[in-house]
Amino acid sequence: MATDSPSPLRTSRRGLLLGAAGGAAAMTLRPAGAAAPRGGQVANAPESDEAARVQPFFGEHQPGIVTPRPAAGMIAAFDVLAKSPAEVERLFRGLTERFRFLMAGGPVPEADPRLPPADSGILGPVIAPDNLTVTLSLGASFFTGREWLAPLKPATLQRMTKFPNDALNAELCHGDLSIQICANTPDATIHALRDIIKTLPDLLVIRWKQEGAVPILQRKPGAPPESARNFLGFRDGSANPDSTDGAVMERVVWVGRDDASEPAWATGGTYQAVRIIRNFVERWDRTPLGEQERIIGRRKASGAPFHGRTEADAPDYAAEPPEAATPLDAHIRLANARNAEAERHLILRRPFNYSNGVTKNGQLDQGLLFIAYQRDLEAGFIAVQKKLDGEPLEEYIKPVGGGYFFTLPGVRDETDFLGRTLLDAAAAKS
Ligand SMILES: C=CC1=C(C)c2cc3[nH]c(cc4nc(cc5[nH]c(cc1n2)c(C)c5CCC(=O)O)C(CCC(=O)O)=C4C)c(C)c3C=C
Ligand SMILES: [Fe+2]
Repeated sequence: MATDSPSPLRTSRRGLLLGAAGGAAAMTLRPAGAAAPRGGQVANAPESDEAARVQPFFGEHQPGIVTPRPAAGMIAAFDVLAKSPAEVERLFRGLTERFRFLMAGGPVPEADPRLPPADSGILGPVIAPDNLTVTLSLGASFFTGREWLAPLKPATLQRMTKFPNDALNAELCHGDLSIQICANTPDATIHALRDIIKTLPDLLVIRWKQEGAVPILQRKPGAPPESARNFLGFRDGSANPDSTDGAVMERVVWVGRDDASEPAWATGGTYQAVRIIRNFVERWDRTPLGEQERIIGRRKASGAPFHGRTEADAPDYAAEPPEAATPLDAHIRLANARNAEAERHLILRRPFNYSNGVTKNGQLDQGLLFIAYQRDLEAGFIAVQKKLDGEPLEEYIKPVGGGYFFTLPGVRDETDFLGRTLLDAAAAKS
């Protein structure tokens, strides 16, 4: 136990320790009975009022999809050991309880010191919510690996297959279940992941994870919104559908009640496409600016389309003079040709930049943790990726991992839990 008046020995040792950081004066040994030092030289932690920010947990949809992207994001994919309906229900209820607690924050219950602590402790004894969202999605194997769930698989959910430019690392692909964790700080996302892993070790085994970040912008008062830059130095997110527009999200993101092709239990859910896409940044940094801009189809500094002024301007390919037009194979033009057909393939992108260290060949291992949400996986991500196959950007990028998942509908209230509609539908069928 710590006491208010430390023994001379302890005072001396503390003085010696402080000496390492605090200079020669602190090295002097204090005689017994002399006044104790007034306190250590604490290195201040970075401070932010944002740590208190709470995102709502209950709702028709899960959080973390139309929620504005915070600075830190992670996808963790798991294999699920739960097989029977009772075990799957325990898994879903257990995850719901942890997600709800972690997002709300609060004091960690005190544990008997003879037992492992209730919490990793990395956020201290009172967990700050820190804008945390935790989002649960299921892979195709979750359904096909359980006979009683197979008939209830969402219509376009499938195992991710290789696209021509992919070099998929099996250790970074697929999973029965994905958990997207986003917060203001990586500490909060790692804390949540460790909590989840600790809570359900007999039902969940982690398969892979990828962390990422979004640069924080210093917004000038009254200035228009700007999107963050990716590791190619371009603004990423300029032409995303408006996630604050409920009608647009109904059309682009959420499985609706009217969706005859989908099982009724999936209403309010969405498809999640995850891709870990390495960027060859050294090669990109040696590429002329004009070529970079032609490959993407936007100006690098402003993010504006070729014949626009700001990044908020929509490209108008029909109005461009042919001699200075956006190349037909520019990334943005292939991804969205801005015609009626392209309207059917809209997706909501929510990516994070990742930086994993250095490869064996002495190159930076950086890239994009690409995450997209859509109400139909085939009409959304898969159709857009097929249009991008063979694009000039491929010389600079290499998809190495990821997977497809179905994000469950939201938790309505305290009596509800994640996956409840799926389990009700399964029980009704049996
Ligand atoms: C299959 C979907 C997409 C993948 C994979 C993808 C990878 C990827 N994108 C960039 C950089 C940018 N993408 C931009 C726009 C954009 N990208 C997609 C789709 C995928 N991108 C879409 C649908 C769009 C919007 C097109 C439009 O509506 O005009 C942009 C421009 C800014 C913006 O609109 O966000 C950039 C820059 C990288 C580096 C990358 C893989 C590493
Ligand atoms: Fe893109």
